[in-house]
Formats: sequence, C-alpha cells, structure tokens
Amino acid sequence: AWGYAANNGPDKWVSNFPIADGPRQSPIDILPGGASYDSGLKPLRLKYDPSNCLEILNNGHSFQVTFADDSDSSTLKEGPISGVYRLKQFHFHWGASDDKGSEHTVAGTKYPAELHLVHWNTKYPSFGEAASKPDGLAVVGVFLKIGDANPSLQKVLDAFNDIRAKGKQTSFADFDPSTLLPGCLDYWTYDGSLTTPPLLESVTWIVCKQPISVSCQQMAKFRSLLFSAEGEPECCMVDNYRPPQPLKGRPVRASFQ
Ligand SMILES: NS(=O)(=O)c1ccc(NC(=O)NCCO)cc1
Ligand SMILES: [Zn+2]
Repeated sequence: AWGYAANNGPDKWVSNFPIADGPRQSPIDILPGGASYDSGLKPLRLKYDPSNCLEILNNGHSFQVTFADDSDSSTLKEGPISGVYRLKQFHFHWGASDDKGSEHTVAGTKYPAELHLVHWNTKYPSFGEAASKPDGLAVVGVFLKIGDANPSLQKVLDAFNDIRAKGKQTSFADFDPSTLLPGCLDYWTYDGSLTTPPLLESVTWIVCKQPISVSCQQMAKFRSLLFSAEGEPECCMVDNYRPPQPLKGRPVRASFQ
C-alpha cells in the first residue's frame, strides 16, 4: 500500500495512480509574484457547528477529525467557489523537523506543518461522488509556523494518547474548527488535486496567506503518532507530505493585493 517511505512514497505513487503525472496535481510552490489579484474573488464564508464534530482517528498516513456531513450546518461558501460545500474532515501534514512538513510552499519556503479542511460540493450526493468531479471538493489549507503554543490545537493534541497507532479512533466532540483559522483570511486559489492517492483532480485549493502558530512542544506531539498499527514495529508518523508538483500553466489567483 502507498505511504511516505522510500519504497512506497510520493515518487512511487505513479505506478498505481498514473494521474500522479496529471495536469492539475497538488501541492504546488506558490509564487506570490506569479499570482494575479482577482477583485472578483469573494471573502471566504465559513460556518462550522461544533456539534457536528464526531471523532478523531489515526488512518495510518495522518490523523483526521471527522464531521457529520448529513446537513448544511458546517459549510464553506463564496470565496472562489459557487454553491455550498460541506465540511467532511480536517487533518494535517508535518515533518520530522521544523524545517519541513507543509505540502504547499511559498516561494520555496516550507512550513513545519499544514492544516487541510476538506469540503465537498452538495450539488453531488456524497463526498465519494464529489471526489470524482472537477468541482467536487474544496480544501482550505492553513500553514503552521513555530511560535506561541496554540490553545485550540492543544485540544486536538490532547486526544492523541488514544490514537497513537494506525487504525485507532476515539470520540471527539464539540470542537469548532474555525478556532484553527488565522485572523486574516486572505488566500491564494488554484485548481488542483488530492495530495494523497487516489490523487483525484477534483479540488479547488484555497490556501491562506497567514499562518497560525504552533509551539515546538506541540510539533513534538504530532511526531509521537505512529504510521504503524499495534503489534507492528513502531514507525513514527513524520514527513507525511507530498512535495510540490509542476504547475503546468495553471493560473494562481490572489484574493488580496
Ligand atoms: N491532503 S488532501 O488533498 O486534503 C486529501 C483530502 C481527502 C482525501 N481523501 C479522503 O478524504 N477520503 C475519504 C475518507 O476520508 C485525501 C487527500
Ligand atoms: Zn491533506
């Protein structure tokens, strides 16, 4: 199965997922000078209901917090998208050290981690259906930068003891993911893909310019998770990021000047 090791990592994915070499793959290196300001882009309209928060799980390549998506109570609207997209889950990507870990980069700068809030277009009946459509998904990406400890993030990290190994999950209730958003919601946007297999080219990417803070100690907690399941040799969950992919002529728009 795919992973992030030398034998099954990003350079190997193309053999089982040929779309890895497709025209709209993610992540990318964002060049601020190469982005064009689009005054037609609206502010992001995010409305999340903490009661939709269900559980936190270690899926063997990241951990994710899953939301009830059977109603329009946790949604993304406006921004570069049309219609209503429902929050399905959020998860992170991070490095073995603070000098790497994000998937998107900004003029070559890597951040120690990146948050992804995954939404699907309600014009389709389900996430699974939407994931195969060119306008099916919208993922909001937020960079994490080393600084003060992040109290909102700490609530997520405090659940880690129950999900240390692959396949472990535990209930996780009443969490408001908007507390993980930066104060300024200026963003870059471009058409891309899932950054893990099946690498489907169905994502409108919305990457916030302003990072949120994470402390060194909190980053160490991310690195305490395992790629491996209970009873398997322990393998630390680190460097679970895909490197930037070719832009192939795609426009990158900025919501700010
Ligand atoms: N890193 S990413 O591009 O935001 C991403 C989001 C969802 C998925 N897949 C997914 O959500 N599958 C359904 C089970 O959660 C894979 C990659
Ligand atoms: Zn992701």
